[in-house]
Parts: sequence; structure tokens; C-alpha cells
Amino acid sequence: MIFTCRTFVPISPLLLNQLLPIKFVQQHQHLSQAKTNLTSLQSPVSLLPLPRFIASNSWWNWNWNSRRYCSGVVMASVNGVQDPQSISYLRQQEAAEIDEILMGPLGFSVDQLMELAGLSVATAIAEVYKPNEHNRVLAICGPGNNGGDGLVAARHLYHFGYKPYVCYPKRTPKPLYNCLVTQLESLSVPFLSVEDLPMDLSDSFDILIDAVFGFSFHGTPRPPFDDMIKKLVNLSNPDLRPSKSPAIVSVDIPSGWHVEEGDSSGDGIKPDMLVSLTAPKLCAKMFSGPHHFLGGRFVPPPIVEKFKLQLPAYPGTSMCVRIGKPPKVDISALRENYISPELLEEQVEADPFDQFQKWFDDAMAAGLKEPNAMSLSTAGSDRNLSSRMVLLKGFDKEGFVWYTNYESQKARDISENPRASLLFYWDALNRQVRIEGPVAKVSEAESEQYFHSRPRGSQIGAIASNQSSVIPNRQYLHQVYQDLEAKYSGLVLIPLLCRRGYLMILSHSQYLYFVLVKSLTSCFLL
Ligand SMILES: NC(=O)C1=CN([C@@H]2O[C@H](COP(=O)(O)OP(=O)(O)OC[C@H]3O[C@@H](n4cnc5c(N)ncnc54)[C@H](O)[C@@H]3O)[C@@H](O)[C@H]2O)[C@H](O)CC1
Ligand SMILES: [K+]
Repeated sequence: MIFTCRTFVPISPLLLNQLLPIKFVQQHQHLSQAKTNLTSLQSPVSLLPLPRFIASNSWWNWNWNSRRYCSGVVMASVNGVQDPQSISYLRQQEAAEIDEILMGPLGFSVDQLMELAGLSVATAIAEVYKPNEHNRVLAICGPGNNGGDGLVAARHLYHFGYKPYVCYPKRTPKPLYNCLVTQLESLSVPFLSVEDLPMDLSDSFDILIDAVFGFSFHGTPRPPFDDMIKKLVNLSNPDLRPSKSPAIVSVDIPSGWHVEEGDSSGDGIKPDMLVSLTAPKLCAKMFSGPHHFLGGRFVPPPIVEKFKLQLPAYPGTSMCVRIGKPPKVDISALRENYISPELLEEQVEADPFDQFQKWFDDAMAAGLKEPNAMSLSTAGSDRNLSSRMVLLKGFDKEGFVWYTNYESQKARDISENPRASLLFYWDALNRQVRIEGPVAKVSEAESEQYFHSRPRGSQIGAIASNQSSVIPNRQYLHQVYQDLEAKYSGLVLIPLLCRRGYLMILSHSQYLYFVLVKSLTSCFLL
């Protein structure tokens, strides 16, 4: 077994040292779902011998024995601040103080913070519990701002496709709360009184949001919240818990828990999910459920510095971030309910290229990230298949074009066996397109034109990484990159050395398959 590292080169070397870990972390987060699915496969990593490094133009991966079995998905774990041991936990007094500073000198309004807090709760719920399986949500809202977060979360969940209900027995007579209630009423969200609540909540709801008390809770719960919390406690008692019970999601603090000491008696709520806001409170150290998230992506640097906060980085534009490892999943139990319209013959274009253009436009319009990303599969004369993701760089009625290094493994495969298979998968649209056919090189002029259209750093990076060759270490690539940058500093046009392009030519007797996932498969003969 060989553990290989592929380094992302095409960026300024000055930034390289800073950016590499960031890219690594981002990739780790981006692929967290994929990693989750593969957790059971990760143990062999520890058995691997010392790593060897193989040059490539992106990503980290490992090889098993042969160069042909690669994956960019399974990789070394990243122990960042997502690690529950290394993040900050707040005392009750600190949480209140942060609130005061945010809403005093830092110029936030409570409405703003509550909106962001409630949105974080809703997005965290949506990350774990899909609306087609967990649709009926009851938000149990208390008299303070924690209750307000629950009202906001209910509204966002409505827009995410859930069916929210609200139980809000002690309404706070302030404009902010009145408006939140009005907004929910305008969506026809039912408000249930305590008396309306069924004895056993498990039959009527799939998710229970515990937004009763937050960080200002003291003592023991007073009526009517004592009984409501008891209902939640009963549901989280493994002996009393019915087989299909709703997921309990606590906002900021499991209600009834001591803000710092947690559930010291052991008789409190045992939520399945805790969404800490701003920073986890000390009691969160006792949370042992499967899903701990942090929300409230609004903490400005003065707060971070004053309270010496160590907080996890939020991925991309997300409003929430998971703390700790996701629970192990049973891969065989992972399934989606695909809802796709039928793909009927009369709805498709007569020309498959026009159909491809139509679907590609749909993927663009849906805002999918890199809709031109495609899996490229090749096999050399040894008939061993290999696949990797590359980017489509153009298509017309002649075929589909991509670029690669002529020294790469895929290029070697194509030189031995000039055929390939392309696969586009547009997840959010439940669509995929398969294209199979012969491959030829594009002209040198076309390759050159594309090469020089790339950012200068990418051009140098492409030359620096002698793809699929073994390199001594990561520093080697940094050095090569720097040397090339110095070498070409006076040149306007960097010479194209080995990176060229391919065209998959599609002619009569080739197939383009337009596939709706879990629906009828349709194919078109050219
Ligand atoms: N900066 C942030 O992180 C933000 C957090 N938000 C949320 O606000 C709560 C804290 O809100 P606060 O209004 O201060 O307190 P509570 O919601 O915990 O409720 C206070 C409320 O409850 C009553 N109460 C206290 N103890 C008891 C008891 N034993 N029995 C009955 N009633 C009790 C008290 O009288 C008050 O009426 C925080 O956790 C976040 O969820 C903001 O939304 C945004 C900024
Ligand atoms: K709560």
C-alpha cells in the first residue's frame, strides 16, 4: 500500500503555505458526508506505511499498491477546532455578557441576532433530518429569547418544506414576539395550547424543538414548563421511549439542565441534537447525543479576542457547523427518495447535443457548483479501468473537450486505448448523463489557446506538477513552482510544455444516455 499526497499547486507560492491547510480543511468539510459513508473503511489508514508523494494537479489521495486504485475521498483526518476538546465553553455569566456587548457597543439588535440564531437552528435540523422523512415539527417555545429562536426556526423550517406547529404558552407581550407570531400565522402554522398537546408526542411529530429555556435559566422549571419538559424527558428515556419517537433538538441548552453543570441528576432531557449558539455553554460538555452543532455565525473579532474564543470554522456559506464526529452510519441504510418527473420521448430534443445543452443550462440555472465537473473513465492496454473527476471545457456537435497533462495516467491510457467514458451527475436535479466514445487529441493551437486562457498561477502549476510521477515530498513541489515562477517572470506567454487537450468525438453509432436517477432511463442514438 502506498499513501500518496497530491498537492494543489496552481496558486501563488506566497499564499501556498497558508492556503494549503485551508483547502484541506474545506475539502474535508465539503466531503464530510462522503467521509461519513466511508468511516468504516478508514481504519486501514493506520496500517499504512510511510507516505510516498505523487504529483498531481489537485487533492490528497491514497493508492492501494497499483497506481490504478485511487481515491480523493478517503484521507487523513483533520483535527481542527471541530474537536470538542479544543473549543471554548462559556459560563452563564460570560454568555450574558457577550449578549450585552453584542447588543450594546457592537450595534446588533436582538431581532437580528434572533433571526440568525433561529436560521442556524433550522439549517442544522435540515442537515440531519430531511423533510421527506421528518416532516412534522413541533417547536415548544419558552418565555425568553430561547423561545424566540424557536419561533424563528419554525418559520424557516416552513420555507424548507417542513410542517411546523408551535406551542407557545407564555407569550411575551413585546412587538418582536408579536411580529414573530404574526409571521407564523400568515403561513397558517398552527399554534397549539398546552392542553391541545397529545399526551404522547411521539405519534404526532417527527421532530420536537426544545426552545423552552436558554442561558438565563435558573433553579427548577416552573409551570407550565415543568410538565412540558417532563414530556420531553419521558421521550428521551430509553426505557419509556417508543420505538419510533421524534428527534429532540435543543436550542442552545437542553431545557432544565443547569447552564454550567448540565444534567447533574441524570434525569433531564437527553436530546438527539444540540444547537449551541454563539459558543457552547459549559453544560454542552455533558451532551452525549449524536449531533452537536454550533450556530450564530455573527461573532465579531472583538468578542473572539475578549473572551479568547476557540470556535470551529463554518464551512462555505453555512449557518451552522458540526462539532465532533458525525455518528457512524449504516451505509446500506442510506437512501434518498428521488422525486423525478418522467422523461418522455416527446419532451426531449431531437438532437442529443441540444438535449445536453438544455440539461447543462438547467444545471447552470440551478446554481450547481461546477456543473461542468465530470467523471472521466479510461482503460489502457492492460484493460484496468480508472476514473477521476475533470472539468469539461467545451462542447459542440463535434464532441466534448477537456484538457490534461499528456504525461498523466489518463493520457497514457488514452494513447493505448483511445476511448473514454464521461459521466455528469447533477445531484440536485436527479439527473445524470453518460457519454461513451472514441477520443482524439485537439489541435495544438486549440490546446495553446486554452492553456493561455488560464490564470498565470494555474499555468505554472500545471507545468510544475509532473502528474502521476512519484516526487520526494511536498516541499519539492513548492520549490519547483518557485523556480518556474522565477524562470518565467519576464515572459508574457508561458510556453505550453505538456498540457494538451482531448476531444471525445461522437459520431453515428455513439450513445448519449440521459438518465433521471431512479426513473426511466432514456438513451439516444446519434
Ligand atoms: N448571543 C446569543 O447567543 C443569542 C442567543 N439568543 C438566545 O437567547 C437565549 C437567552 O435568552 P434569555 O431571554 O436571556 O433567556 P431564556 O430564553 O433562557 O429565558 C429566560 C426566561 O425564562 C424564565 N425563567 C428562567 N428560569 C426559569 C424557571 N426556573 N422556570 C420558569 N421560567 C424561568 C425567565 O423569567 C425569563 O422569562 C439564548 O440561550 C439563546 O437561545 C438570542 O436569540 C440571540 C442572541
Ligand atoms: K432550550
